[in-house]
Amino acid sequence: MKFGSVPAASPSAASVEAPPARAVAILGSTGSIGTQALDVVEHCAALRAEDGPDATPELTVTALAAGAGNLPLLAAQAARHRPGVVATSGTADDAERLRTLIAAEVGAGTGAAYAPVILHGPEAAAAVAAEAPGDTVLNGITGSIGLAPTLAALNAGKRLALANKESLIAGGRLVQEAVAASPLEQPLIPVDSEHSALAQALASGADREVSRLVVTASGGPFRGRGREELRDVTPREALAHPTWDMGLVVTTNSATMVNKALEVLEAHLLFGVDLDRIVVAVHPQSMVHSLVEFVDGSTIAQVSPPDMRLPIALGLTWPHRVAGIASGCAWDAPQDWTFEPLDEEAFPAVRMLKEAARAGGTGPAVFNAANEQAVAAFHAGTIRFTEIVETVGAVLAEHPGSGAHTPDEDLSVEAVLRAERWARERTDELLGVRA
Ligand SMILES: NC(=O)C1=CN([C@@H]2O[C@H](COP(=O)(O)OP(=O)(O)OC[C@H]3O[C@@H](n4cnc5c(N)ncnc54)[C@H](OP(=O)(O)O)[C@@H]3O)[C@@H](O)[C@H]2O)C=CC1
Ligand SMILES: CC(=O)[C@@H](O)[C@H](O)COP(=O)(O)O
Ligand SMILES: [Mn+2]
Repeated sequence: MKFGSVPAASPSAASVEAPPARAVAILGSTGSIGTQALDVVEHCAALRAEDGPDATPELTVTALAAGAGNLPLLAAQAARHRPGVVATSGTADDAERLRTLIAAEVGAGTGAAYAPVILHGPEAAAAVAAEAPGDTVLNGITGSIGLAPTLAALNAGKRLALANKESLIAGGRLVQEAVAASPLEQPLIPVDSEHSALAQALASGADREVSRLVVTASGGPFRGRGREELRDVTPREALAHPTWDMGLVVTTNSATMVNKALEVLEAHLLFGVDLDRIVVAVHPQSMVHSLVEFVDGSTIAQVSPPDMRLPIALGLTWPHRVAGIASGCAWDAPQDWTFEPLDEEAFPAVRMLKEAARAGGTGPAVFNAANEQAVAAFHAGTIRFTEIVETVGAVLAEHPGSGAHTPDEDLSVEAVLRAERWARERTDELLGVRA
């Protein structure tokens, strides 16, 4: 879909057409999203082998990229999927180690010889996004470090399945412009569960018929607690997400509600609906992944048990659905689904980012960068849980007068990177004073 419009083709309309063949670069392949994306690839291959090629998309992995945190897993993935390019954001030594690990994996198996091109360094993921063979890039990197790969994929005219919401938040208008300039009709497919849900529900009506977007939130592990009761929670408690098994940063962000703040802005940037027509509903069961309310009072929801393989598969094969990629709801068993408003007193992040986004420019990038630093400090044990969002607020408040602020009309990649650098340094300074 282009931004600000409903998806050009709905999943149901596409099911009668031949399934697509997509050649995919997976960025962040060793993480929660990346490993589940490889599950989707293997599921499609198995279905095609069993049932023939007529109903299931063909997914080929052309490149894998990750950090340097789990080179043995990256090597095992490479040996199994045999992409032509494998990349690590690490050093030349990491690349050498990766080469050795891949050779050992291949030697241990019985397959044919395999020696991929190996890239390394901070720019490697963006190089993969732009230059690796293939038509589709899944960005499953964590953090706004994913901005360069997001822009690189779109600027190269590739289809971008976007899990890395931070790149959209930080890049804002820059990502929208790259989408608008793409030769593809639907260059960006959201993978985030709520936005995949919204994209599916939006297919039920025209833009002008949309009244509100309702973004659901699990409420995280601390739902129902007041501000005072959040002060002494531990990293371990913050990582005990009630419904989703995800990476450390997004899980922590769910506990602070920063994730929901990012997702409200993500919905605004993706679908062109005003921020004041996007509301959050706390839904602890994570069965309803988001809803679209139309002008006639009808509300369309997307519902499925919490399983990211569904939105990842749709992101890779949109608008085609992959049979059996996830289970449906158990309609024969009794179940209770509840909805409640967000407690903005205890969890002010959504309000804070809406305000920063209304002011525009580099505000959202600063919000996200300060949060990334504060989340790291929380897990390092140097700050309290409540100080994460308090510090983001303090940094945001200083941003307009900092010299690092750029208004929306002058936004550039350099301006975003400058504002992020300032926000990270300022957050560290504030936290250093408190440590
Ligand atoms: N997990 C989920 O269910 C959901 C996640 N998302 C979003 O998806 C994104 C990924 O989340 P998640 O999978 O949970 O995160 P993880 O922490 O599990 O994985 C992050 C991945 O990014 C890689 N990585 C880190 N830095 C770089 C870099 N500079 N270049 C290339 N790769 C890098 C890591 O490599 P390594 O560790 O090997 O160094 C790892 O493969 C986030 O933006 C998150 O908000 C959205 C909805 C749901
Ligand atoms: C699975 C997914 O999309 C996550 O972003 C999820 O939304 C996190 O759950 P919360 O609703 O608790 O933030
Ligand atoms: Mn989400």
